[in-house]
Amino acid sequence: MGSTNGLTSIRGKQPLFSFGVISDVQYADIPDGRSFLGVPRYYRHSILVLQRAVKQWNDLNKLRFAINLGDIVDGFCPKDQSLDSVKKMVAEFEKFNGPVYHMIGNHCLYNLPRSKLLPLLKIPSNEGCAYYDFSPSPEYRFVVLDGYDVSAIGWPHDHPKTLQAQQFLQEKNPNTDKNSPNGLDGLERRFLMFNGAVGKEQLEWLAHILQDATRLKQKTVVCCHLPLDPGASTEEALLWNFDEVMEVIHRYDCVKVCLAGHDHKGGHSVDSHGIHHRVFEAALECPPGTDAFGYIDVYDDRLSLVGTDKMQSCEMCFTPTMDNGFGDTAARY
Ligand SMILES: Nc1ccn([C@@H]2O[C@H](COP(=O)(O)O)[C@@H](O)[C@H]2O)c(=O)n1
Ligand SMILES: O=P(O)(O)OC[C@H](O)CO
Repeated sequence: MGSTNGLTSIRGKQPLFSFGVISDVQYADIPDGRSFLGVPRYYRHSILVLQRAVKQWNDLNKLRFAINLGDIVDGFCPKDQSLDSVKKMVAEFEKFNGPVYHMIGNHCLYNLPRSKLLPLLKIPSNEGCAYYDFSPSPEYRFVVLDGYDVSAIGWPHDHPKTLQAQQFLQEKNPNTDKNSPNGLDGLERRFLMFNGAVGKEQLEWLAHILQDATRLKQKTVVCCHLPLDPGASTEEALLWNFDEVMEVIHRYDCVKVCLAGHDHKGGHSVDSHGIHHRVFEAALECPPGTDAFGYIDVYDDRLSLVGTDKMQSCEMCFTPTMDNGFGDTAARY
């Protein structure tokens, strides 16, 4: 007799497609260390986490692609090893039997200029910017944002975007060390040099893509190294203009999930429009023998993250859009 249990029938449904996820590998051939706040960081072990991720993804034999949410190498990587280290990590990702979509993080930019990074990571360049979109199935659109479009790191010292970012930080952060949030309150604590913003042209591009996705009835997943919702992240890790980006996203009904890295402990929230925000746990902060990676099964009505070890599994069920009575809900891990 067929099952009448709703849950069983949901579980029995085949995903439209599946993809692998990992974030903040931050590899460097240097001894273990700690974050500014004292969290242990395992720079040499992180490549093993990536290797185990790729093995799992290949063994599953069903993943259509994988996404790296950024920070492939760490800023402490000796600079004469930066190029080789990025190439070494890209080679590990290329052992995956499918395309890998990368995005840049602050640690990538501490190591190499955009002109070198983007070709290595096979990121399509738009005047040096690293935003792009792809559609792995007719039902879905993925948007990858460049959160360091306006940034004090990564562009040449005299580039207009460097100057714009430096002026912005000067206005918003009174500290001499612009990576210090001392004295900043609440959401102001994001105005740090290791973060950045999505610029005007990218915002216009985003609106255009979301309009197109809406026309094509494509559910959309937005990916950015920097988190876009305060419910899923510490204030210090947020995109400078997360509010402007979310204002654009909230104009359309197509975006269902936003994925991010950067805030290493991870988090999950559902915003006032029912959009899920999932920040992934960092591969870098896995003690030897432990892991943080996963894969996502994509359905027409939800994304289901199956995490390994420190990456927590979670169901991201879509809700009816607008006026759904959804209050913000959040869980910081
Ligand atoms: N609460 C904090 C966090 C960071 N900083 C500064 O940022 C630098 C990078 O931090 P990591 O956690 O990635 O090591 C750090 O060296 C500090 O300058 C801070 O001031 N306060
Ligand atoms: O990846 P990092 O070293 O820039 O650290 C980012 C912080 O975790 C953000 O709060």
